[in-house]
Amino acid sequence: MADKIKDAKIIFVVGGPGSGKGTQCEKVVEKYGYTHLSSGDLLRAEVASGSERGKQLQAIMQKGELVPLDTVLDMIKDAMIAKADVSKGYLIDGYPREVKQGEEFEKKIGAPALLLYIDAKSETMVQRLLKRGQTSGRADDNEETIKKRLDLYYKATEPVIAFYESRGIVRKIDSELPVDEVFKQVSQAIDKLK
Ligand SMILES: Nc1ncnc2c1ncn2[C@@H]1O[C@H](COP(=O)(O)OP(=O)(O)O)[C@@H](O)[C@H]1O
Ligand SMILES: Nc1ncnc2c1ncn2[C@H]1C[C@H](O)[C@@H](COP(=O)(O)OP(=O)(O)O)O1
Ligand SMILES: [Mg+2]
Repeated sequence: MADKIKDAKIIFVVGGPGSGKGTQCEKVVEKYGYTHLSSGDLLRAEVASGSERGKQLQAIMQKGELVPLDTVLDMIKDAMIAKADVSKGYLIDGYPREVKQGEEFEKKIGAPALLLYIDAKSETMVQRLLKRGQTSGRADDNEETIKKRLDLYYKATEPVIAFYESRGIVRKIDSELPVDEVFKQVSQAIDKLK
C-alpha cells in the first residue's frame, strides 16, 4: 500500500503549539498544491464524528497530552493513501511529536525530504494561542492546557529536531516575523527541494 506514495515528497512541519504551522501550511497548499495533513485536524474530525474513539481522544487532547501513536499514524497513513494518486507532496503538520513517532512513520510510510522547524518564543506562542482561543472553540486553547502543551513540546518534540538535524534535512524558520515574511523562508526551503 505504502509504495503508492513513495515518489511524493514528504515534509514534516514541526514546531510548538501556536508557532504557526497551520498558517504556513495553508500558504504552501495555495502556492505549491501540496496535500496538507494536520494530525490535530484529523483527530478533531474524529472527535466531531461523536464516535466512542473520538470521546477518548477528546479527553486526552483536553489535557494537552499526546494520543496513542498508532491512532495518529493510522489516520495519517489512511489520509495519505486516499490522496496518493493526485498528490505531488505531503505536508505532515504536527507529526512527529516525539522521536518514536518519526521512527514508526519511516518504517510504515517513508522518509521525509525536509523538516520545517517553525520556531517562535514561548511567550509568542502563548499570546497567539490565547488570542486564537477567543474564536477557535478548541478545548485545548486555554491557559492551563497551553502550559501543559508547551511543556510537552520542549520535553518530547524538540528532540525530534535534533534527531533529524543529524541527517541534514532541518530548515529552521523564524516565525516571530509577519506571516508573509515567514512564508518567504518556507518557500525558499521548498524551492531548494526541486
Ligand atoms: N507569523 C505570525 N504572526 C502573527 N500571528 C501568527 C503568525 N503565524 C500564526 N499566527 C497566528 O497564531 C495563531 C496560531 O497559528 P497556527 O497556524 O494555528 O499555529 P499551530 O498550527 O502551530 O498551532 C493563529 O491565530 C494565527 O493566526
Ligand atoms: N502526532 C501526534 N501525536 C499525538 N497526539 C497528537 C499528535 N498530533 C496532535 N495530537 C493531539 C495532542 C495535541 O495537543 C492536540 C492538538 O494538536 P494540534 O492541532 O497539532 O495543535 P497545534 O496546531 O496547536 O500545535 O492533538
Ligand atoms: Mg495547527
